[in-house]
Amino acid sequence: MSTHGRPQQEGARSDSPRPGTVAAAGEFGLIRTLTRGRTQPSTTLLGPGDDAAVVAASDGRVVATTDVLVQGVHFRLDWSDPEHIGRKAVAVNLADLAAMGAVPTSVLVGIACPPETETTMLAALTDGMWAEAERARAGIIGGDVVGADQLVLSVTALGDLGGRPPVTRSGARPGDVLAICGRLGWAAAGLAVLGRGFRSPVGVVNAQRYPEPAYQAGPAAAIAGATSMIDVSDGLLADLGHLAAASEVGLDVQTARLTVDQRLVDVGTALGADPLRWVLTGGEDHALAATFPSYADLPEGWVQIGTVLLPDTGVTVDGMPYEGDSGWEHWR
Ligand SMILES: Nc1ncnc2c1ncn2[C@@H]1O[C@H](COP(=O)(O)OP(=O)(O)OP(=O)(O)O)[C@@H](O)[C@H]1O
Ligand SMILES: Cc1ncc(C[n+]2csc(CCOP(=O)(O)O)c2C)c(N)n1
Ligand SMILES: [Mg+2]
Ligand SMILES: [Mg+2]
Ligand SMILES: [Mg+2]
Repeated sequence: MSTHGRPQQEGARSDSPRPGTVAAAGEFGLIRTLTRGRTQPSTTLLGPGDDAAVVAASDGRVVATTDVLVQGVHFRLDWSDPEHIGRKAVAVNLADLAAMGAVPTSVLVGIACPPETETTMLAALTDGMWAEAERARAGIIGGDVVGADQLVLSVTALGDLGGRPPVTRSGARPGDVLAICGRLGWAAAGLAVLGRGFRSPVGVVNAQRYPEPAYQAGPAAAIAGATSMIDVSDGLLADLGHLAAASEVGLDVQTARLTVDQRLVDVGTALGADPLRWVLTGGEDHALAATFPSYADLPEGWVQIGTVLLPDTGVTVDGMPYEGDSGWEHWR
């Protein structure tokens, strides 16, 4: 029987990290260290731990989220046009709003860059940011520009819940249906192609350059009664792991329900890679994953990929634990 095993992540360190460093803590251990033991003001309706926070103002609520993108880590200037990078930086944030069931309203953009950076490059990048924001009927309302050794983009997005409660990571219940909306594995396939020096097939390469999240699918899922939701940034299994932990449930993914597009199969064959591994553990497509009560009708574009199980079984694939990395983790 297959264990869906995967080799060690490319570039992964074989030596163990020095104790006390972020590499030793791990990305999520670090976040725990930085967030625990803090008392939030009463205006914080939902604090750290989800795709976005919810804050109260005396005349309403705002959903807020932020993500940082670093040259060489999240994008390369020789792999992407500036417009692509701008689109990606905004899209990854708007996907977090959608994963709460919110509609984007506004974007704030921090840009750090070296002195030799071409102004025209940043103008083109900003065109991409505006194009992506406008796709979601949002605008760029402010930001900051500072000097740095490499290009760093810090984007904050604000959204509107339309009077509904946020859809958190913690509401999945045993018996719910696990579903996704959007593509999986495409950006990872594109990363493999670009990493080997190729620029085609353009479908997967463009998927790595910028995601095209179905923003309206988040609010639609909320209206349809979604019990929990997350966007897939690090990898399906990794992000479902956050949802399972927050909800204290098991999640079983049935691979027969997953689409492995023929284009991914072809790229996998050409590169000697397993396309199912891209689908299960590749990040950056920003599909939405959500759970729905079994009696709910799934909104348009959503497809069942598994089921929610009784507590504490973690994430399984066809009923078995997954061997190998479940997705991207910084410093691993
Ligand atoms: N330095 C920090 N201080 C407070 N909260 C943080 C910090 N870094 C991350 N968080 C919070 O930790 C949670 C998990 O962050 P994470 O970045 O994994 O989520 P995400 O943005 O949905 O995923 P991704 O960054 O992969 O797109 C979020 O609620 C985030 O706001
Ligand atoms: C040059 C280059 N090298 C590697 C990758 C792959 N990558 C980087 S960050 C990430 C997960 C999401 O990031 P975050 O968790 O910060 O949102 C992935 C899959 C890339 N896109 N570009
Ligand atoms: Mg997210
Ligand atoms: Mg983040
Ligand atoms: Mg991440």
